[in-house]
Amino acid sequence: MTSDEEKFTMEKSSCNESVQVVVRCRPLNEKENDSNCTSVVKIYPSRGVIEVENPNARSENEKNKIFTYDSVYDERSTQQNLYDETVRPLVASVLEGYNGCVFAYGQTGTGKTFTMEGADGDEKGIIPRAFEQIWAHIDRKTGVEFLVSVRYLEIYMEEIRDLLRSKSTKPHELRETNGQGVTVTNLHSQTCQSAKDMCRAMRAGNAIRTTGRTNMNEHSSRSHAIFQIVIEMAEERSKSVKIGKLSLVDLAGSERQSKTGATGDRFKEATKINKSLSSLGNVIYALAENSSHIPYRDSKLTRLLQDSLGGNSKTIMIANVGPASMNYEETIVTLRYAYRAKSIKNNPVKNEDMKDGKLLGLQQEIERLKQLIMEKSNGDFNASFNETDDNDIESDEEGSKEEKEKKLELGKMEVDELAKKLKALEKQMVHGGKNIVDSVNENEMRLEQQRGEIAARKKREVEMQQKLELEEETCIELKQVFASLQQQVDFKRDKLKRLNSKLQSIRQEIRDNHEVYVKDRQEIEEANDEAAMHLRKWFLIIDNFVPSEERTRLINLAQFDDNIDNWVLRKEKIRINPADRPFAHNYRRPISDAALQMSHASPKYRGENVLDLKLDMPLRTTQDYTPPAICPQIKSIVTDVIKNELEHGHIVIKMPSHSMGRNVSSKVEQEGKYKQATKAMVDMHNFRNRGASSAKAGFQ
Ligand SMILES: Nc1ncnc2c1ncn2[C@@H]1O[C@H](COP(=O)(O)OP(=O)(O)OP(=O)(O)O)[C@@H](O)[C@H]1O
Repeated sequence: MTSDEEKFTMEKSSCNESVQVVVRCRPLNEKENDSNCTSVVKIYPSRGVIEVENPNARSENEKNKIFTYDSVYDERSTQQNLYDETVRPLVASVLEGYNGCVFAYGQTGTGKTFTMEGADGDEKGIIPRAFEQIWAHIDRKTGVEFLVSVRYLEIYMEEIRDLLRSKSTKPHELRETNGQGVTVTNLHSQTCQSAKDMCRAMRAGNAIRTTGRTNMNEHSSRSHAIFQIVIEMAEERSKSVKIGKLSLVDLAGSERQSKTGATGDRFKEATKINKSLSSLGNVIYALAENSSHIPYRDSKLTRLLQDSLGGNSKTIMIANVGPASMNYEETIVTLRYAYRAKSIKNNPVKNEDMKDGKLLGLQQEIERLKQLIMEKSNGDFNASFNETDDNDIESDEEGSKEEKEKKLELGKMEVDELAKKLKALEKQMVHGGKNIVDSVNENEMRLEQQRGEIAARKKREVEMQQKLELEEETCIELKQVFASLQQQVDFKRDKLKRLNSKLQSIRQEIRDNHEVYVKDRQEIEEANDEAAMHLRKWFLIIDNFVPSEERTRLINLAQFDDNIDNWVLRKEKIRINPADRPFAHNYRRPISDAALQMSHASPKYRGENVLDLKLDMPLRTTQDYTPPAICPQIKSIVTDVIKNELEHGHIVIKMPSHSMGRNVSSKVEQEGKYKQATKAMVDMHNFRNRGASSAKAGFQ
């Protein structure tokens, strides 16, 4: 790194360093202009202050909200300024071996993608400008070897996708490794030899990144995208490497369904986007509050940003906002998050003296191949030379000469193969300082350095201005020399007034925060209720369909896997006591008695392992028929009747005299009934004793 460049490098430190927070406001867009929206955002770049006017203010206290950040950019700010003043120093640190992260956060349609990727020409964004800075540095740096690789991924609907190898079906999981932080498995890493290579990789990834159209943005990013650049650097003949890692993150925007008009898939995406952004908000909040638990595990996004927020990276958060009055609430929410992020402390550590870099392995392999090629070429040449001499002396046989030529040819082919391999490996590595004359225009380089100097000066000015304002406030009283008591009273009254208005605005802020808190709590309670209902449904199913002993077994097997952030069932070790195994009849596997018997009839049944099981019969629910009991008097009459029938061949039924009614009509009626009942009983008797003579019934 040149001494000029070093000037702009962030101060080297292994101690705490705050996350740098920058706010950028885009111009009013066509739609907002058409709907007569006014701009409610005022930016003061020289002081790092942004003032937002509440369009629905009911009182003076509610009217304006003021926030201070490391730097602020208004709608006239250029991509070049933002990069030079904010990102250039961070990339310079990465080239020294630090981890760096830039992430753009904000409501949908506020210019995150514009800031990170930008458009062609002067409007190119942070990512392509970082490519240029990295390669300009490599081109200038002599005596150093570099291995530069890129990775590009998106988190869509809480799933990780590789944007450089979209067809890969291998699963991408998050793994926490010592020293490397959280990494993604099976992610393709592409080595690059120039800024153009990197641009190609970025464009290829952007082409398949998930975007969609909403009411708020024609090309809305529906996923969080992370472009990662890993730069390994080694001085010549050094046995260790420095590794700088730069993560450039374009987050999906937060959105309200009522404004974006998201339905169907767009709505599902929006729900996931808002959920992961709310996890990010919670992480920022917990870090700002110095909480003992930081909920990184709540989403994939927060796990991947773990190093950047509260970890060992230098981090810049760019909060993008829109100026329109209709987006006042969203703008305030973004500014509050950004304000909280200001108090996050990171602990950047230089990754130097690394012994496990890919570059070292590559250098060793190149050395080995060079050695091998040298040995092979010398060995083959000498061998063929010696053999030729011997042959001259001993014999001149044609056959052996041909053989030698063949051997020579084979040796040459082997060397060619090794040379090809060597070339491919060497191609992956870049020697610094090689292209200084061809690719870097001297004037442009100087211009770039001057821009950097101006940017650094401007940044210092803002810092000084902020410090001055703070000190002015506290020192003004000390500086004041009061001529009279009245003057002192007036001054104190003014101060009281100022403090009172400050108090009011703080109270208002507390009220606003409380409102947001109540809203958040409501949302959490709703989500909680929904989750509880869901859980109750599963309990119902489990209680009714999973036997209790099976439940206990599964509970014992369940364990939480940190790597995939989910519960898994451990594999059960089943130990079979050999004595419990079924008797195998000396066959390879246990065979049932039925199959054994059938196989005697024909060997083709041997495979049919039929078990002879006893049927489990259902309980009997019917009874045998028992005839109803017959009254003894009727029974004797029936017996008489049957006896008569057997003796005389017909039935005679006589009414017993004691059962006759008194008057004539009832007598006739009773007689009829009696005869009917007796006949029915005789019929029944005959029916039961089928085969008995079927006598004709006659009545007397
Ligand atoms: N600073 C700016 N100057 C000019 N135009 C801008 C600026 N910022 C954003 N825009 C324009 O605003 C529109 C939306 O921007 P962009 O797509 O970058 O928003 P976003 O925040 O990435 O949205 P989403 O979260 O939906 O992906 C684009 O047409 C972009 O060109």
